[in-house]
Amino acid sequence: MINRRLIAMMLRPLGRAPGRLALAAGVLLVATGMDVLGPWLIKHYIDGYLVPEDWRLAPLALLAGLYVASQLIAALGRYLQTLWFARIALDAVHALRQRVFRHVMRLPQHVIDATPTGEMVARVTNDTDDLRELYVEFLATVLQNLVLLVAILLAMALMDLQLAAIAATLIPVAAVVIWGYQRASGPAAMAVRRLRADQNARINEAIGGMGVLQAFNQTERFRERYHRLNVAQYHARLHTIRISGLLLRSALDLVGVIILAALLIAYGLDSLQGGAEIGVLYAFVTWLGRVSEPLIEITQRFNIFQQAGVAGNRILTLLDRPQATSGDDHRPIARADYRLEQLVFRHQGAAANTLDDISLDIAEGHFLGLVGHTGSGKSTLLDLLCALQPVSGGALLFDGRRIETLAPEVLNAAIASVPQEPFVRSTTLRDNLLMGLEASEASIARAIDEAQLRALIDRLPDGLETPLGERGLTLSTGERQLLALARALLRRPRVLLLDEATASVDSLTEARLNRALSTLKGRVTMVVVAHRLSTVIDADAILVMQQGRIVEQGSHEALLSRPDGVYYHLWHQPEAP
Ligand SMILES: Nc1ncnc2c1ncn2[C@@H]1O[C@H](COP(=O)(O)OP(=O)(O)OP(=O)(O)O)[C@@H](O)[C@H]1O
Repeated sequence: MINRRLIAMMLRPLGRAPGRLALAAGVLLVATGMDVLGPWLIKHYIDGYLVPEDWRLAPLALLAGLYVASQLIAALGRYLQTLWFARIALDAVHALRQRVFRHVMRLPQHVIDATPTGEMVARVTNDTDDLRELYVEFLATVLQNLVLLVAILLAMALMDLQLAAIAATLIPVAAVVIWGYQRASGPAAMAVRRLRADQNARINEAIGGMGVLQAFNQTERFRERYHRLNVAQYHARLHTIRISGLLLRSALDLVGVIILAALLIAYGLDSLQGGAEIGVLYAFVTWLGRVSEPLIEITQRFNIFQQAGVAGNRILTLLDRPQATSGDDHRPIARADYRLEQLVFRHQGAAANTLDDISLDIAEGHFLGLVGHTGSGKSTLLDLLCALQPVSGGALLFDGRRIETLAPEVLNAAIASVPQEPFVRSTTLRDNLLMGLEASEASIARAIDEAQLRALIDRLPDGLETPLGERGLTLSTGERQLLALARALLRRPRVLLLDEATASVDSLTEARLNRALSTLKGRVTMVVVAHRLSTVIDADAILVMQQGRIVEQGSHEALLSRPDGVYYHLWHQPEAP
């Protein structure tokens, strides 16, 4: 689970601030040294002055001064070191989170489509947060306690080798306890995390589809399932608490007591031979008391290490997903025309081609209608025309160049698309229209009028400055479509791709829209997917698609003149046009 790549990924952000890291490590060493010095000074006081009853003021004052100074430096050092390590850790997570988010923003559409939203959000937030815990806890706690442990053992060895050897037996025994704790608590901690993730997913699902759940009387069933998860999580947590209570503090404390007894016996035997100093005993008892604390802290942090391993691997898997390929041909578009040559497209993991053997020319300024039954591949074809997906076979040329070789800025400047379900951000109407574009008030007004959005803006309390709520849910579906259309028109694109873009607006508004769009004819290349055939009646050509292939094409009149054709049947369906 913990492999070299994972370690490299975790260490990479830390390597950005070697100076600060070295400084924090230096302060850590000084603070620990001062910490360990305390009992050593008191030992000197006991054996050098208290026992022989030597009350000379100067050396005593020096000793007291040294003691106070050492403890003050230790406290200050601890504060600085905690602060600096925490900053290094937070900077590291900040950098990692940025990297993951940047990667997600460049993922191709098909990867986004195939990944549940909650999972993607969890990668960017929860998993990077697990790594934050690792950095913060590891740097601030584990490292600090490890250094303290080593320093105490060193100080013990310097003072009395035999007693130090007895105290050092704590380490292998503690290692066994830690190992046992790990084995028992690792799976339990993982179960807690898994159940928490399940709970999140359930809540997500329930809130997203609350209306449907209520309408279908499913709320009770959902509540039951959630309750079961809650109970399971409760028991899993209780289990981890039991294991911690039993193995962590109790077992390590017990080991500490046994070692203390062994120390007392050894000290007693020493004093029988007349060689022992009482100050040594004091120093050892104090140090021993402080050794078990770091051990407990390190043991507790082990789970974080495990969780961070899982999170880190998941982040690596995400970072391994190839980003959308974008070309580097920055030459501006000369002619906004398309040529499709035996184009094939297959969705990732799909058993059959979604689009097959499509050959087609779309001249600049042409209006092309796309019709066909549900699932025939119309939206997919539009996705390819705006380079949202890479073609699987054949060629798709835009301005005579392979579309995948064109730089995204060039494509975005030329092509605007309005998808079936427009994306609306939880910001103001103006921000939603502009989407980062700089435009004059006059051009904003023109796009609003063309997209028949004026009536809505006049109705909203703050007009263009009205916030639209999450995903624009304060707007109706038709209003969201008009907004997306205005956003596209504002860009004055050379190509306009509309996917059922007016399916939810009333017929009167649609008729007005069509009039507005017809003024673009000849100037803007338009590809319009429509179920309502009246939308494309004026198109220069209409393509009829079936199961990913073009089965008919021609003008409305030409297609209607074939009574055995698909278009003819679509047109003469009871609810058409
Ligand atoms: N991400 C995907 N993975 C696999 N198959 C997909 C994916 N997206 C769409 N499909 C399939 O591709 C086919 C074409 O879908 P597409 O959305 O292009 O159809 P459409 O003609 O636009 O349909 P509609 O009129 O309902 O919008 C459908 O059979 C659909 O199930």
